[in-house]
Amino acid sequence: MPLFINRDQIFAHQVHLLEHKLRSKEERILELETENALLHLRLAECLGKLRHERKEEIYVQRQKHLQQRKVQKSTHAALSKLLSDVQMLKQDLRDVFAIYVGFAKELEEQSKQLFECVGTARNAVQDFQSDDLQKLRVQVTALERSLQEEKERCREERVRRRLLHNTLVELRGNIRVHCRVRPILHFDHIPGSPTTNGSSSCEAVVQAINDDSVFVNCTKTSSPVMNKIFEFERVHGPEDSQETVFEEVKPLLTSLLDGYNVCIMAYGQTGSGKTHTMIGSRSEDPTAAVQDSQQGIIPKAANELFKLISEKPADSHTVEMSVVEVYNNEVLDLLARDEDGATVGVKREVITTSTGTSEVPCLTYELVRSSAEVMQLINSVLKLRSHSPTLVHMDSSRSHFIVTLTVTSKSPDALALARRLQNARQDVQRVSQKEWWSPRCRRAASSRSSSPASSPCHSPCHSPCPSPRPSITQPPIKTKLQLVDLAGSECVGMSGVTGAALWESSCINRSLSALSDVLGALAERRPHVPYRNSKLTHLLQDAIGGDAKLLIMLCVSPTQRFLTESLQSLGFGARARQVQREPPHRKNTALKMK
Ligand SMILES: Nc1ncnc2c1ncn2[C@@H]1O[C@H](COP(=O)(O)OP(=O)(O)OP(=O)(O)O)[C@@H](O)[C@H]1O
Repeated sequence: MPLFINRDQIFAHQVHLLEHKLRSKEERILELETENALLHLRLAECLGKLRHERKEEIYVQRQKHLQQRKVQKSTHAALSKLLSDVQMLKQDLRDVFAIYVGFAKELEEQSKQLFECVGTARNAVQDFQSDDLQKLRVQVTALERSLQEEKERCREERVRRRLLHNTLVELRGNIRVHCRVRPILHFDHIPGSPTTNGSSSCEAVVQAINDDSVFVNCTKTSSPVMNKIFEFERVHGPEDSQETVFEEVKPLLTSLLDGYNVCIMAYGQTGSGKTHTMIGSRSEDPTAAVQDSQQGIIPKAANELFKLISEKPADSHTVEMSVVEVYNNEVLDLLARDEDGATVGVKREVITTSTGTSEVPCLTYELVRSSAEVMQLINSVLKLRSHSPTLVHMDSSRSHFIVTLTVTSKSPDALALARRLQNARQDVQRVSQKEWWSPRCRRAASSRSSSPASSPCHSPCHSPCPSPRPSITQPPIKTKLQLVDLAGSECVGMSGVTGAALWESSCINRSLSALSDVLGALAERRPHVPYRNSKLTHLLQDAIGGDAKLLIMLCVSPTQRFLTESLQSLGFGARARQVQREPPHRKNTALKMK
């Protein structure tokens, strides 16, 4: 190892050390500078953030301030408007009060004048000579009496005119059409119902203007039809009772016993009052019986029929009854009974016989002896009739209901015949005991015995003569009274029916348009009448196109809501009146001779 230290080396070493130190110092300076720069940066960030927060705070404060100013402004405006309104109201009140005061003054003035007039009139009456007053009273009474007489004459004239018209209708073989406009009822008022051109949907637009005309106000609808007047044989208004309606139908029952077939058929839209008119209306309780005053044509007709029969000789007439329903274009026998004796609807067919009339084979007939029995049977089968609620009518009948009363009268008159036979037997007995006829009687008897057509003895002798024994017994005469409560036509959109009820509605509407087609064909005297297009028309063929006296009772709802359907029904009635068939003829002309 060398003994001396190389100074250069030491210097170099020191330089090296110093350089090293310097480098580390420089590095440290660099580090510190970086740190410093970072700190500057952070400082700048913090300053920026602080500045931003301050700005936001200032902004929010300014917004608040602006809002407060806005609220202040609007409150001020509202306040000033309120003040001006109050001023205006005060002015209005002052005006109204002024008008009121003026009006009161005017009234006072007028009442003063009236008092003066009354006073003058009283003075004038007092001044009037009492005999003049008497004369005037006599004149007034005479005028009233003559007015009453005129009214009575007018009424009689109308009745005579109607009778003449009915005879003419009969001679021409026309179908009679009566129309009944029902009252507006609670279900016509629909809360919040739409109005048409300002008129409420429950406003009355169909009105009976006299006893043979219906007026329809069509001006408020969008339809092109204008006001219309329809004429029928008889028109009933909402005020007409069940009794009044029946009074006009009653003569047909006399015709029935005179040997004519009769059919009374109620036609109209759903809810128009067909069942009410034909059967009657129950009270709220569905199990309760129909009150007498509310009974319809069927019970009243049965009553009248048995009353008329009771005036005939005992046992001369028998009445059989059948009830059918045409439901979904099928004929159901409602009097058919099951093994337990309960009535069940059994399907039947309608056929056309070789004579061209329609018939229902195997139909059940029940012998009835009084109107009570008729109604008992009807009430028992009415439960079988299809009903369902719709938006228009809560208890809508879904089928056509036909009651037929077949009256068999022993012709010419069973009792008279029997009595004559009995007399004849007694006479023969008497003659065989002691022959004390007068010579004229003997001559008459011998001439009668020689002539085949025996005639009654008109000899003026007072001794009993043997009556002739009738050689030919005439067959009994059958006449039919058909009472039909048709199902109502309906607009499906209004009744809101779906599913099975929709199918029922479509069947009802189709059968009613088939009925309309049949009447159209008859009115136009077409060679082919499409009776077979529907079971309803096939079943009623004899009544519609045959020799029966047919009365159609049109039922109409009065309100604007049902205007389209009402016009359709009235049009149907007008078309029916144009039908001219063969005049109805009696089943036995001998009845006429009686
Ligand atoms: N003239 C009238 N007076 C009082 N109420 C009536 C009159 N006509 C009908 N009504 C009432 O109006 C409602 C509907 O009548 P109804 O059942 O006879 O109608 P409808 O024509 O047979 O209907 P649908 O064809 O739907 O069976 C019933 O509550 C009935 O009592």
